[in-house]
Amino acid sequence: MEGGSLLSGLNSGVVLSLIAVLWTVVWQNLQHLQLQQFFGRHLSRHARRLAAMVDPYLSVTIAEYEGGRMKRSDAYEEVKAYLSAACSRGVRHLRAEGAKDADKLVLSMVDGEEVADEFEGATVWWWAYSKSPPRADAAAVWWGGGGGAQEERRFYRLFFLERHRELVLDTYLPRVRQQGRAVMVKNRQRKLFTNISTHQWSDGGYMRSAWSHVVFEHPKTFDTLAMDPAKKKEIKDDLDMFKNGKDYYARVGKAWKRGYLLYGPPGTGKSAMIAAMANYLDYDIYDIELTSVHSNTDLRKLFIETTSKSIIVIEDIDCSLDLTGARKKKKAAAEDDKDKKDGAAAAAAKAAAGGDKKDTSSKVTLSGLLNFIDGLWSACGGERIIVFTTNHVQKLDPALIRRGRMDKHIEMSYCGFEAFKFLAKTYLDVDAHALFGAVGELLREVEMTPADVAENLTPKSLEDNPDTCLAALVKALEEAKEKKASGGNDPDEQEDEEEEQ
Ligand SMILES: Nc1ncnc2c1ncn2[C@@H]1O[C@H](COP(=O)(O)OP(=O)(O)OP(=O)(O)O)[C@@H](O)[C@H]1O
Ligand SMILES: [Mg+2]
Repeated sequence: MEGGSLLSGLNSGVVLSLIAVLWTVVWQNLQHLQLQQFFGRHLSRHARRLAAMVDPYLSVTIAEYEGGRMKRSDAYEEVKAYLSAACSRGVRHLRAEGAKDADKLVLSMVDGEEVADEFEGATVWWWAYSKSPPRADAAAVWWGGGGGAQEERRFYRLFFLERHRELVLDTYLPRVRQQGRAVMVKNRQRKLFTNISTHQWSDGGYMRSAWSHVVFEHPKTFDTLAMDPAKKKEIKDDLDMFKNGKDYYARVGKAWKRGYLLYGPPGTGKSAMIAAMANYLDYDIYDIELTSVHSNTDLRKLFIETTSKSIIVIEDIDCSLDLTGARKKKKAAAEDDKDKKDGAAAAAAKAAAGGDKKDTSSKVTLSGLLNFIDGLWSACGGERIIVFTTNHVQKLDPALIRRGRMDKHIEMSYCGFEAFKFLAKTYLDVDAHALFGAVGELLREVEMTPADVAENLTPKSLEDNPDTCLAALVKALEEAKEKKASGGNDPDEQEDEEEEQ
């Protein structure tokens, strides 16, 4: 048989296989010779594609979003974090984000880049890419609607040789996730989120997010929060139990979440307590401004986009939600097209809850809020604390604050002597002083918030010292006492009276 006919008789697949095998050998040697840096990047991709035609390579794809587009995939984030170290060496086009350490950056690949990784003698390749969703799909992608932006779908694809199948699937990938999580913890900047929807630049494309955030840097800790030491310890113990309670919650079949109700007059440290809790637990904060949530459906969507290890806060719950089901009139003004759609959902939810108020706008109802707290959705992800604050606990519907929903009720009260001593130590660094006795007496007679006490103890000029600050506090307390004796109205009570009229 002649050479030509011999060649033509060969199966083209065999030829390709030979090329692929040859290339693999050459490629792995090139790597050792460090020549990859010069021309390996592009050649490797083409070679792998060529080789893929006869399938000596396998691939695993990890998508950024799981479950439709509702939840960001943990695996994707972990791979991204894991690759950040490898990226800085082998990738040409990188993206950088701020890290916990102010001088450092966290690097990741932009779409289209790829990087090689070595594991127990095997070489694998990671490729970052994105795809636009099909048109019809795109329309449905972002609940929240509007914007019309077609968000791209992002992926990492891992290529490896078939003979490394077990090694990669059973050992390498779990290790990637584990190390990725460790990198994430190391680089994690805590965030304070608020429900203003934004388009954010993420991984080479604009993504719509229901939340915007800033880095959370509040300095308040339990060490600087004045309150009864026994009460403080009880709260810290409760938080510890929660944080370490994964197995317990699984065993008793409860969603891993806990509700806190903080109540008390203005300036008694409710917001400060939330910051201290977040710092203590090392959690993010999601601060929901309920008056700008259009409907129950939107509330649920906000919840789904929260991550675990977070505190979800609704401040002044009594002002945000009329517990009969209708929102405060002043908040019911602006509506848009989307609201109409969501309003229908809210109306349905209200009807289901037996609401009989006129449907004035899209709204969050009490039943919507209850579902948000303890519905099925609240179980997704776990490890979340929900905190409500209020100045008027008596106005809240018992259904909202019953145990199981708001598991722990914490009263934040006026400054007592113990709290005062704590503040004096924190602000003035004094443990004892001749004026302590007078302050103690006065605090028994007049109610002053820790915020006011703290303000009086704050030095206002360079001449101020513990003597002047404590004297200022005594003066302020005496004035308050005189005012009380002359029948001065408590602004809080006055407000209540006005509302009742
Ligand atoms: N118990 C406290 N210990 C230390 N600082 C306090 C305490 N209570 C209040 N403060 C200080 O007073 C200021 C106001 O407190 P904060 O905003 O937490 O009050 P609040 O109870 O949330 O009030 P509001 O009901 O008006 O929201 C903060 O700067 C806070 O640091
Ligand atoms: Mg507050």
